[in-house]
Amino acid sequence: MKIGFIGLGNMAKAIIEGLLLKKVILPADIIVHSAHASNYQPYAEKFSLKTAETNLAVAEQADVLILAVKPELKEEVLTEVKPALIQHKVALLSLLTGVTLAGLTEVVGSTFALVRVMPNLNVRIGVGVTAIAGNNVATESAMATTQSLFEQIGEVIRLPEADFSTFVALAGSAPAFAYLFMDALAHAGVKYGLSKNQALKIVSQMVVGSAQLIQQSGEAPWNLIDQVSSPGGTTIAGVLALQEAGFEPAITKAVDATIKKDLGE
Ligand SMILES: NC(=O)C1=CN([C@@H]2O[C@H](COP(=O)(O)OP(=O)(O)OC[C@H]3O[C@@H](n4cnc5c(N)ncnc54)[C@H](OP(=O)(O)O)[C@@H]3O)[C@@H](O)[C@H]2O)C=CC1
Ligand SMILES: O=C(O)[C@@H]1CCC=N1
Repeated sequence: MKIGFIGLGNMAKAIIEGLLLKKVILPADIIVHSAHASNYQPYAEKFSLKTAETNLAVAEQADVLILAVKPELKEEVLTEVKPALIQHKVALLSLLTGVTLAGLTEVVGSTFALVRVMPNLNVRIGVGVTAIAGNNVATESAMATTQSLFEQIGEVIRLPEADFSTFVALAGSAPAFAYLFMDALAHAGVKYGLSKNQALKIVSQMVVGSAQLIQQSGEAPWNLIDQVSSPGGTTIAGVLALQEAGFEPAITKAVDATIKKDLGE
């Protein structure tokens, strides 16, 4: 199976590196093109990928075509690759936030299988979480191909398209929120004399362990919070200070803002 990437930014690179890490695909079966040869050529050389000189040339060679440009380029690149979609059967996967299947259909027409795919950066090391939704032309085979591809680099959830904006906030964009939390915690550790590296190592392992405990125990976070919070102890002092500072409303605001942006409001 040949996978073509249109656009080779942070997300395309994360997917490629995840797939290569998991040895799911041979480098020679990945074809890339982006706006600047000075970006895609050295990257392709580094990972022994194939390059194409145009987006159309990528599409002509691909069995699965991944659109990985900024949403505003939807029209330009889809118009360019449409002849290849007409020419041969390509599964078209779009990573574009805020661009619905209907919005994609407006450009390419309603006869092609389209799958919306919303991954997150953590696919780079095989632990992403990706939502997928297909249009009504997307066969079960196209959905299964997409699902098994992204399952190699994390969890996959088939989600109604109406929930994609929420998913973007909770998974697509949220790694940035998690990194921000971790950096803030580590920064506070620096305030009390730890080196930043030492603090980040402690914090990141704490977050990994906390996430795994939720997943493996099936316990609700509040139940675990109670287990960490000794009566009159350190944790409850910290938890209450976080609440007083508006921790939960701040998170909700971040989600509201992300959804609003995704919906183009
Ligand atoms: N980053 C993330 O965590 C996530 C991103 N997404 C979605 O993925 C898509 C890509 O995001 P991201 O990788 O972060 O974006 P980047 O800005 O990192 O990359 C955009 C890429 O598009 C390329 N490009 C620009 N114009 C063209 C063109 N005309 N033809 C071909 N390629 C072009 C750029 O080329 P060059 O580098 O050569 O200039 C660049 O490689 C977006 O739609 C985003 O919404 C979805 C989920 C998570
Ligand atoms: O910030 C963005 O728009 C993209 C989509 C989700 C994560 N990054």
